[in-house]
Amino acid sequence: MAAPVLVGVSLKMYFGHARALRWFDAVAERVREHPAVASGDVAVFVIPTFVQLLPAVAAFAGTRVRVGAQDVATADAGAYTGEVSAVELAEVGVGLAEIGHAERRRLFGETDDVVARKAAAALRNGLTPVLCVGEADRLGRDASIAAAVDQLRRDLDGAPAGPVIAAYEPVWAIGAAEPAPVSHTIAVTRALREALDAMPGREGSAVVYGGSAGPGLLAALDGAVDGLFLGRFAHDVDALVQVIDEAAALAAEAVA
Ligand SMILES: O=C[C@H](O)COP(=O)(O)O
Repeated sequence: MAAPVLVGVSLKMYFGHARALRWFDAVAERVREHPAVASGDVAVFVIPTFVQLLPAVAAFAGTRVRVGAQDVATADAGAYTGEVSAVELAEVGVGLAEIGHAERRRLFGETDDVVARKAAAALRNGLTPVLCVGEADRLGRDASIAAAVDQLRRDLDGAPAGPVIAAYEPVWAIGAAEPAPVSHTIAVTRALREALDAMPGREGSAVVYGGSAGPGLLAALDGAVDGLFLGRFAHDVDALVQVIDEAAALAAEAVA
């Protein structure tokens, strides 16, 4: 079977608790009946706040939707007030840990060294890192490739073997009106894919795009990425289902 087309959503801190629960139920109902999700051709993951994780795991039980955390501690246990370990996340059924998002790097001072230690913590505990990389400013194609690939290498330095989901998120395209231009995304994600392919122990990894992604983009990228990582444009469940339908069409093309 071909690798699934990935459709991930981070809810960041947009929703309160009640709204998040309603969104989980609405999404669970739609994906439960979706043949491409049920067959595994499209792999959906949802990354809510920490407080929303347990209800999310419960809401998506019986579906193939995986739940991820928006961050993870570098350590597995101990005196780390405010942190949540990969050990505990795995214990409660969380499957992925988002690491190194631009907002955490910018607002909370996360360095590549911290990101690498978080990636290591996720991998040694069986969580798939959703590792966010991308250039901070609008750069030319070659400079963007160099920035994203160097960041990927630094962020996986010393991390145990295991597949990762590299999310190419050019910082200038996050929270914007439009995603990065398709040709730019194709060039940088191709370079990230080549870099991952050259790393020992990273078989099964994927490269997705995030940054104002929404309906229409996956079709425009036409198989150049392994999927999308959505933010605001997945708040509307119909829009999310539209993206899942596009992912299903791509998955069907890939096997045809
Ligand atoms: O985690 C998701 C990305 O940062 C994209 O967010 P956005 O689509 O709202 O720009």
